[in-house]
Amino acid sequence: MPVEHYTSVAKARPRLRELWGTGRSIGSVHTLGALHVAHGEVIKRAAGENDHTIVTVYPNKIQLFPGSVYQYDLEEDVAFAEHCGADIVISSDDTEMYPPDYATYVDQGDRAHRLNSSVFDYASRGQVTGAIRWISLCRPTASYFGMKDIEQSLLVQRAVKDLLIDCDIRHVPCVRYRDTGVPVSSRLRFLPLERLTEVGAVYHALETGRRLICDGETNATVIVDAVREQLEAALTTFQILYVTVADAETFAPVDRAELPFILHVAITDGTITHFDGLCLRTEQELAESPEVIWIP
Ligand SMILES: Nc1ncnc2c1ncn2[C@@H]1O[C@H](COP(=O)(O)OP(=O)(O)OP(=O)(O)O)[C@@H](O)[C@H]1O
Ligand SMILES: CC(C)(CO)[C@@H](O)C(=O)[O-]
Ligand code: BAL
Repeated sequence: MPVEHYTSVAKARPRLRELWGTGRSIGSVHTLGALHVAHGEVIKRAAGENDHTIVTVYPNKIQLFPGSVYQYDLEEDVAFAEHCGADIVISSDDTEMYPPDYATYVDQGDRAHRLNSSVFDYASRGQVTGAIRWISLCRPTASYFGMKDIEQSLLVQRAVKDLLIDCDIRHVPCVRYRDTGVPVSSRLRFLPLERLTEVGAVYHALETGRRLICDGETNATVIVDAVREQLEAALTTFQILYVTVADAETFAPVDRAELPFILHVAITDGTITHFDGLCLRTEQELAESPEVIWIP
């Protein structure tokens, strides 16, 4: 069956009602567009675990830099989603998603202003509000979120639980390029290889931090300093915004690295801001590093 593409929420609704009536399982993947190989992995996982797979494509303006334009080709995205196993794609635009009387946002207190949102204050609130709206629309059995975006994946899980939404949030491992360690990301797609290699230094420094902790160091200041030192030596065109050891639930900085916690880094070149992190929840993740889907 060819993919069904609904170009608005309004057009998708009748089909969604029909789908719920069948009682078959639905997996959903929500995206900003400009789909790449990592989205492909997330979509394949949803398609492998469900009878139907819905992909949404909409560059959610409340999580993006105000006034910026997210470059994507909708027709290419629809074809790629289909290729990866989606049977329904829903797209929308600012006019439909944010009419002038739009008023509702997910509020998760201080935790939504930490990690990436300590740099872009609106990011987590926008990401979580965006994700919850799509989940509310699609009512999937399970919705899939990548661990590239640690804070979003954990905050969406928190919101779904707190708002009593009947949906299983499934975390998909971060998809990284094997040669550099860089997570596949729409925002990095135009970077030449030498700058991608520089960005990859973040992952290698995070791994240094993890190994230090694994060897018994728990003092967060010592860990942050070690990660910082390695990064400073490797960065030439980017600067460090922060290196932090944070609680895995509240994202507040901690004095001691005790499971579960997040080791998180942000760097910027003034135009591109890159976040990367390790969410360490178990002894196994601490010992072996969180699972990665490696792209050759
Ligand atoms: N490298 C990746 N590994 C795992 N999941 C990913 C990866 N890239 C994107 N995803 C997941 O795909 C979903 C949609 O992400 P999104 O459309 O924002 O792509 P993106 O590449 O993260 O964009 P951007 O680079 O602008 O942040 C999210 O759940 C996100 O975590
Ligand atoms: C889930 C999402 C589509 C919500 O706008 C976005 O945050 C994203 O693509 O990660
Ligand atoms: N998937 C990350 C959301 C963002 O780029 O805003």
